[in-house]
Amino acid sequence: MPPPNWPSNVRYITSCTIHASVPHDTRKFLEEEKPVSKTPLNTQSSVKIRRISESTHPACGQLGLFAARKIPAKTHIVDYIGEIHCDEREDSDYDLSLFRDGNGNSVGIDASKMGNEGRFVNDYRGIEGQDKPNAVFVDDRTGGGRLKMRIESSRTIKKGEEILVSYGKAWWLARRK
Ligand SMILES: C[S@@+](CC[C@H](N)C(=O)[O-])C[C@H]1O[C@@H](n2cnc3c(N)ncnc32)[C@H](O)[C@@H]1O
Repeated sequence: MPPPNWPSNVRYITSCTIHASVPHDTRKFLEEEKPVSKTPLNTQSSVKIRRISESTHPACGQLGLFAARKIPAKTHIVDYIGEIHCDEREDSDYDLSLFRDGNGNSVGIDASKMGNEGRFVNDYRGIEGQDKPNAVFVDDRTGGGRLKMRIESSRTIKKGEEILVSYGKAWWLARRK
């Protein structure tokens, strides 16, 4: 069941799907290797998706991800789930790079059409009172590659606080063009 405030035009999924653009060998690799991720907090009770109504917030009117309870530092909050793909997704604002496979294909996770709560995490830039993120994207590696992305707290996050990461300078530069 999708969580409250989930948009009706996006499919809610709880594990990644693999798009047809992923070559056979890479798909096999993805399916065989098991990530070594720590167990996340119970997503349903640790985060909430909420519409941002504060007029000073640069993403006012959009959705954001908020702590539904106090989250200790260095805690796995939620996985970033979406469609694993190898095709170009230049127009997606929900696409994270995962790894480069042995044939030089760039493998990404795109949560524009399907995903979980992780897709609503905003960037800290321009938000009043925030001079740095309170969470980070962490990739779970196995011996052979980077297969999963999770969001982890970088400090204690208070109940009700927005969970904010850094998308990186390159992400913003690419969108200013
Ligand atoms: C991964 S989505 C985050 C969730 C999004 N707010 C939503 O409602 O679906 C990325 C988009 O959120 C918005 N966003 C996130 N952080 C922002 C920030 N600091 N300033 C302005 N827009 C931001 C931008 O529109 C960006 O393209």
